[in-house]
Amino acid sequence: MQENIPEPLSAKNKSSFAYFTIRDRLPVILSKVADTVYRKKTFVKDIHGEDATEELKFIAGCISKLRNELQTNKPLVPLKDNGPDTEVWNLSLAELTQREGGEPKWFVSPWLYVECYMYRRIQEAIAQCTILHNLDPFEEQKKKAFTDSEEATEVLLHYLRQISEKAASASDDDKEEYLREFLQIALWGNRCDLSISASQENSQTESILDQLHHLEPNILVNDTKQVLNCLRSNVKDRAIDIVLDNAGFELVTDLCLAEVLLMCGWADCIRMHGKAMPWFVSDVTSSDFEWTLDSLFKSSRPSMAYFGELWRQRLEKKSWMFTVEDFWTIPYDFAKMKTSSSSLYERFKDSKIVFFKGDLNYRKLLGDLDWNPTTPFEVTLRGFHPAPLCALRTCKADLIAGLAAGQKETVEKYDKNWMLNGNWAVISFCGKSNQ
Ligand SMILES: O=P(O)(O)OC[C@@]1(O)O[C@H](CO)[C@@H](O)[C@@H]1O
Ligand SMILES: [Mn+2]
Repeated sequence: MQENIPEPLSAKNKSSFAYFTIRDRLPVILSKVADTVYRKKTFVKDIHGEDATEELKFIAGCISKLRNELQTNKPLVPLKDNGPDTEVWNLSLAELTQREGGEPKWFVSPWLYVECYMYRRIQEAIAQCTILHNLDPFEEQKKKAFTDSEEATEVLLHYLRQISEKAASASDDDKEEYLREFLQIALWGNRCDLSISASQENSQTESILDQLHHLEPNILVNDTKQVLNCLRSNVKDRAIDIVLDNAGFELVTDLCLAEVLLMCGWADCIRMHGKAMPWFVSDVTSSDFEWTLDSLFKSSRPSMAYFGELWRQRLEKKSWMFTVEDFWTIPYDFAKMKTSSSSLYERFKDSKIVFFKGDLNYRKLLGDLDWNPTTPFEVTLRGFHPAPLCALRTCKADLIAGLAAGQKETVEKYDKNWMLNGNWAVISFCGKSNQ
């Protein structure tokens, strides 16, 4: 058992981002959910009738009750729905109650737990409806994040199309350059997340290609070389996994990375993983994934339509796969996957490399613990290592690992908000798996 494991981030520390998030940001997100639900009243009544209007009132009532519980630091209570994950959620709450020697509370318990619990409670309200049980309160925001980024998307896909026409005859150096570029494009695509902006608009409006060069110095840990060596190794298994994060422009950048990995011959199959329910405002669900590909396919913009068609074929031919697993929306961090979702852990064992996108996945890799920033990335994984893995994360929470001595002090002189504003990032790799 690893010794000196740090404390979990929590709102107990009033100078933490956890405290600011739970006190200020999460209530704003909940208000926006209530407002979205309320605005659907007329539409829902016309389409689904009076019963559905009653369900909207029920959901709105649950959200305002949840907001009050959060703001008055009430105990977290067991879930009342009967979802496939309800049992494991209520088990985790009982475990937390035992560990803490009392009822878990919003401003006391681990930040990771209470923030995930809030999104699961939103789902609890919706799941109890019969007509509106598939409602996604973040749907409009995610779709707008995509449509507002269409210019940037067409520029990016036009570029991808140009290099894909050269890929067959590309040299190893060219391929290395393509990977370097598209790793960074997917990395910075992570700045477009609606949770950090507390649901305020957050789309990509300029060409990300123009920004790459000047953003490169802001990559605090850059393990691209190790990622390339891993991709070049001719391991027998040829699947690569991407654990997705946000819908909208970030998803487009992830699809581009998946295309580059395939066209450069580094994999035969790219397996992408999404969320089983609406999550952290902008995370990708099955309907988001399908809607995005459909929107590309139907676009009047040539490169978007081209890749919409090509990527549909990749899914039909199974050289691309998209699945959702409950594990990504239960409260356990990744060190617990081996025990709480052994089948998923086993599936990752045949992966050449697993890419984890975004800040929440990074927090779960590190257990959302208050590590010393110079702690080696591998140490923070605490045994989670089914395959070589790479985190592509823009910094939006106050934890980090793998920095050089003095690096934190240097960055914070330059930008006091460097851990939270998404302007700094890491490409963190951990090699050889510990099967
Ligand atoms: O995982 P993502 O989309 O990159 O970011 C998730 C996030 O917006 O939510 C949490 C704060 O509410 C932080 O982990 C981060 O700021
Ligand atoms: Mn997200």
